[in-house]
Amino acid sequence: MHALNLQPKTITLAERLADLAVDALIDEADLSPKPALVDRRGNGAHTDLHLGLMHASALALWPAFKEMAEAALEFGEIGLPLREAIGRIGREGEQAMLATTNGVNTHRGAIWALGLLVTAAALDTKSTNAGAVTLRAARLALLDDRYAPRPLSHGAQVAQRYGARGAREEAQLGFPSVVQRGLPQLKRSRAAGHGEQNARLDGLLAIMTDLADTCVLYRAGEQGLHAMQHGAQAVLDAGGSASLTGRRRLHELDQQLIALNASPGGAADLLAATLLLDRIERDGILQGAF
Ligand SMILES: CC(C)(COP(=O)(O)OP(=O)(O)OC[C@H]1O[C@@H](n2cnc3c(N)ncnc32)[C@H](O[C@H]2O[C@H](COP(=O)(O)OP(=O)(O)OP(=O)(O)O)[C@@H](O)[C@H]2O)[C@@H]1O)[C@@H](O)C(=O)NCCC(=O)NCCS
Ligand SMILES: Nc1ncnc2[nH]cnc12
Repeated sequence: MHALNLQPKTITLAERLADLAVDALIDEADLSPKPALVDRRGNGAHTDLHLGLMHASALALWPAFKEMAEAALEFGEIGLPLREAIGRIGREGEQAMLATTNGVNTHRGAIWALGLLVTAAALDTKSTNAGAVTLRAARLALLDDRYAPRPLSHGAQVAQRYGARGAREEAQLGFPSVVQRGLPQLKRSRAAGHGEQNARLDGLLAIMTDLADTCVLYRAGEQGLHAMQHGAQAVLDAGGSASLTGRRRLHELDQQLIALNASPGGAADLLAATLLLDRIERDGILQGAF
């Protein structure tokens, strides 16, 4: 009898996608310096969040992402049965998150966005470019889950007050903030040789220039949203995170958003979605092994 099993463990498609999703969440949390968000430097505009909690929350979501990908493989097509299955798994994922964080909302928006994307990717691994995956995710998001509770969430409250499009609409439209802003900027900054961390920061800023982030609206109203969008554009106009002037503008944006208590949590989730799609497009195991 051998003490060690030296057989290589084969990883399933669902496990691989869950790994990629959790990696994207951890990379988003670690990326620094992000304006007013939790990162390696500190807690940004938050009193109840810190980096360790973001990591623990990300890891607690692995089973939910895996189960969503498995549901996609089981149902095999976009339809109400799959939509309602991932809705149930998403709600269970939220409970796992809240149990891990002692009730703090770390990743509600991320469960929604990355959950839809993982499901959409698993539905067709031969068609994994960002446009195709987000289109399938949008078709899923447009289906009405009959079992979804409709609480008066922060997003719902600011939708009423400002008519803002929130996380639901972002997904139903095929993640325009990711496909038209975050991902192209990430690739442009990489191609310009700005370095991976700066390219990711630039991707986040590109998302922030146009997003109706319901976290910012809820905490800091239209003044906060205006500060976020214009401040992010100012960094990019100054040459982005890799340039000295861009870094100064980024520091000013951080200070300004913290003073306004305006945390762009929605933009952070969409950066994680950007990083996930980028990985799905390039992942050798995903392309080759299934
Ligand atoms: C469809 C849902 C997304 C629910 O949407 P709704 O808008 O009604 O709900 P919210 O509770 O407000 O959550 C939306 C979260 O999405 C992020 N977000 C914000 N704006 C956007 C945007 N324009 N586009 C995309 N994503 C966006 C954001 O998440 C991050 O912020 C969280 C913290 O925010 P907040 O709730 O304001 O803060 P709290 O800590 O509660 O309070 P304070 O800090 O102010 O004290 C953080 O978690 C980030 O993740 C929004 O919070 C969907 O959730 C849903 O229907 N779920 C049901 C289950 C389901 O069907 N799942 C599907 C499985 S795929
Ligand atoms: N890094 C971060 N800081 C604060 N809220 C977030 N929501 C998702 N990621 C976040």
